[in-house]
Amino acid sequence: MVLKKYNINPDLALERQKCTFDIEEIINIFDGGKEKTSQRRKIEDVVLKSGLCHDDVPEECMSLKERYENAVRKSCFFSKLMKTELQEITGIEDFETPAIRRIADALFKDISPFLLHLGMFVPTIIGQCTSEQLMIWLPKALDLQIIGGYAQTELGHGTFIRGLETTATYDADTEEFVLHTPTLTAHKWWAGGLGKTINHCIVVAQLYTKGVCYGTHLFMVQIRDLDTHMPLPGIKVGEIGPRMGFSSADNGFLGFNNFRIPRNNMLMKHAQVQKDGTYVKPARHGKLTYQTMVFVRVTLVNEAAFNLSKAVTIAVRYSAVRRQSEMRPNEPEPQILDYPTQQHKLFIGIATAHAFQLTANWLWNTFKSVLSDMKKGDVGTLPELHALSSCLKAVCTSDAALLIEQCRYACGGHGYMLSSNLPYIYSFVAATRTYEGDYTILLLQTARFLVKAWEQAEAGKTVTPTVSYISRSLKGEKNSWRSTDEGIIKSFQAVAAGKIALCVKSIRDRMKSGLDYEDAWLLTTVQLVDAAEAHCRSVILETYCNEVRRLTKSSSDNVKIVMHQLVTLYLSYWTLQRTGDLLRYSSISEKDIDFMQRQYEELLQHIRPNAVALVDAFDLRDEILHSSLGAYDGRVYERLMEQAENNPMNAEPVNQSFHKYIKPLLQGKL
Ligand SMILES: CC(C)(COP(=O)(O)OP(=O)(O)OC[C@H]1O[C@@H](n2cnc3c(N)ncnc32)[C@H](O)[C@@H]1OP(=O)(O)O)[C@@H](O)C(=O)NCCC(=O)NCCSC(=O)CCCCCCCCCCCCCCC(=O)O
Ligand SMILES: Cc1cc2nc3c(=O)[nH]c(=O)nc-3n(C[C@H](O)[C@H](O)[C@H](O)COP(=O)(O)OP(=O)(O)OC[C@H]3O[C@@H](n4cnc5c(N)ncnc54)[C@H](O)[C@@H]3O)c2cc1C
Repeated sequence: MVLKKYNINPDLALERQKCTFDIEEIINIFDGGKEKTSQRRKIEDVVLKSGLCHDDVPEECMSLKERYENAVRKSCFFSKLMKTELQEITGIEDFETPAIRRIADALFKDISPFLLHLGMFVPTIIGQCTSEQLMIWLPKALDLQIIGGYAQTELGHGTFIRGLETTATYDADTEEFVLHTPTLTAHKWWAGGLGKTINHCIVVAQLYTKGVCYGTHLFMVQIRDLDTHMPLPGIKVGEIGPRMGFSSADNGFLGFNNFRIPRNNMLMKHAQVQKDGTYVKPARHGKLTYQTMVFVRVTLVNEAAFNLSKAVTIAVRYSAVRRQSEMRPNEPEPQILDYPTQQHKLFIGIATAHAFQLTANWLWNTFKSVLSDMKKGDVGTLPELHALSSCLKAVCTSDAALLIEQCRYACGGHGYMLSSNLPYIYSFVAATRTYEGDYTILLLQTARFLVKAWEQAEAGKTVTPTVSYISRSLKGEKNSWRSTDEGIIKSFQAVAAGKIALCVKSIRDRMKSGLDYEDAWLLTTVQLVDAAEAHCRSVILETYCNEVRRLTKSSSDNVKIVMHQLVTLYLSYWTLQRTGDLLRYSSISEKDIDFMQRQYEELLQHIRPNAVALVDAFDLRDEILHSSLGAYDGRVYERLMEQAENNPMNAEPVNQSFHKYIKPLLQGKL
């Protein structure tokens, strides 16, 4: 749709006059510097001027098939733009994925069918191929001569990778692997782009050679003819059917009937099958084939932050424009943003988007540093990265989904309109809580690491920095509550340590009473999930505080003030959310809780004048927001009427169903 130009809504104009800080300074902080902001804006300009974002009919009014076809059209032209004009026009050679990722949302309200190509196919090639394999597939993939996806999950198994049933049996006579789907539940299920779009995919299958099963490995498989796009003989492939979101992502199913691929199509960076069928196991770590999942979990923290920032921008701008009810008799109706309960719903969304974005950047740097250790042959830092990326993916996607839904509540009935974009944002983020490792499963992975860290610390060994609080707790360090940033973080660490201690005790007690370790663990899993979540909270709180302190060192005083107000709001909010835990594991008193409650309510008042400016500082263009409620000009009612008028249902004054059914019914002739 072409966005109509309106004058700024007067309420929103007044809000912007109240701003106490330089918005551009905050934008630069989140982009990673002035230079990066300017690069991102150049990329956005190119894409927005390309005309690619235009739809004749709103996406939500198209049929599923039309939506998919439209998304393929846009994905193709967008890919071409990325390969050619973007590089030429902007002069940027090294594309920063976040900037490309952001602008991709201007093209799709829903999801690109190519998402998995850059999201998982290319990263798997980079992380799992030998250098010879890399030279064959990477240039083709980057040049889009082949388009790929990632088919791991099956109809019967997603979480339990070791339970996957697809087999890849090596035939030394022909030097080929035979891929086979032995049962109904062995069909690959869910892979994005698989249904109709991609011609290649990474397939995860149980490797058999010389009659022995060596567990799951990755294979490069061509599934469609490059010219006709017909499925190759021995391949059964299709779309899995309508879902809550991801409507244009053609998630697919895939089955193999003794389908043969060359030996060299096993991705052999870590494990190999030699020509004679001899298996060479990975030299360093058994889970290196899971690396792409770790990469995606890391990027999903960024996705959580980005999508939350979109939702809260929409809801805050809407709340500044919307007037409802009365605070006192005979006074004009206030902006709903003036209600403290509305501020309570929304300001935590702004603070959380900051917290997650800075945590995502920190996690990305941690990921890069672990990759560089691994290149040197050191896999010692991988378990901590796995534990961190697991819990952060789980908690950030889950919190973001809840807060996005809260943004929809904050917009009342209009938030329920697809044109608000809030339902789309929610359905995308809701899926991120499940895919790439379900919430509970990933927290249990972190819990494994925490219990091990506890045992190591108990044995007097040094533990990694993110769990060093365990050693302090074991030394008997008592928590004394202080309502400072550092004091609150220490208390959250005391909560995490207390919960881990209880888990360890429960497991040991259960074993003393005769259970084996597996059963003792299983019966403790409710507590283990809780302990991992508490650990994750302490990591986010600490990272957010540290990063704001570091990044605002040379900022103006007013930016320091407002960024720190949000940090304090975040700390106070979580203190009040977790009073039960803090009363149990820290020395917080009722008086301290009263103080935190008052501080929280005062902060809502302090942040109020800057609320619109703070969401403006996410620098999200209208074309990326796609929202009748959240546009920069605040012309909510005009846009709602516009989208109603553009609704194809209104193209004819009388719908044909009147003549077919209603009229006969009215006349008693049906
Ligand atoms: C971890 C599991 C739950 C269990 O696995 P196992 O049973 O094999 O392991 P164990 O429990 O026995 O553990 C053994 C041991 O290994 C450790 N471990 C486990 N995993 C890892 C790991 N990843 N790394 C390191 N170590 C690991 C574990 O801790 C144990 O250690 P100890 O013995 O020491 O305790 C596992 O089965 C699992 O992970 N399950 C989850 C399955 C999953 O995640 N599936 C994902 C399928 S793919 C998918 O869902 C894709 C979704 C869509 C993705 C979209 C991408 C979006 C990206 C956006 C940005 C892209 C930009 C694109 C731009 C544009 O175009 O727009
Ligand atoms: C939109 C979308 C896109 C996707 N894209 C892809 C893709 O491109 N490629 C791909 O391979 N996959 C993809 N997936 C699949 C996704 O990765 C899986 O759905 C996900 O990993 C969860 O696995 P599952 O569906 O088997 O859930 P299940 O494991 O069956 O989970 C169901 C419930 O059981 C619980 N549960 C399971 N095991 C345990 C346990 N051991 N302990 C305690 N509780 C347990 C879970 O917590 C959950 O509540 C996609 C999924 C979605 C929704």
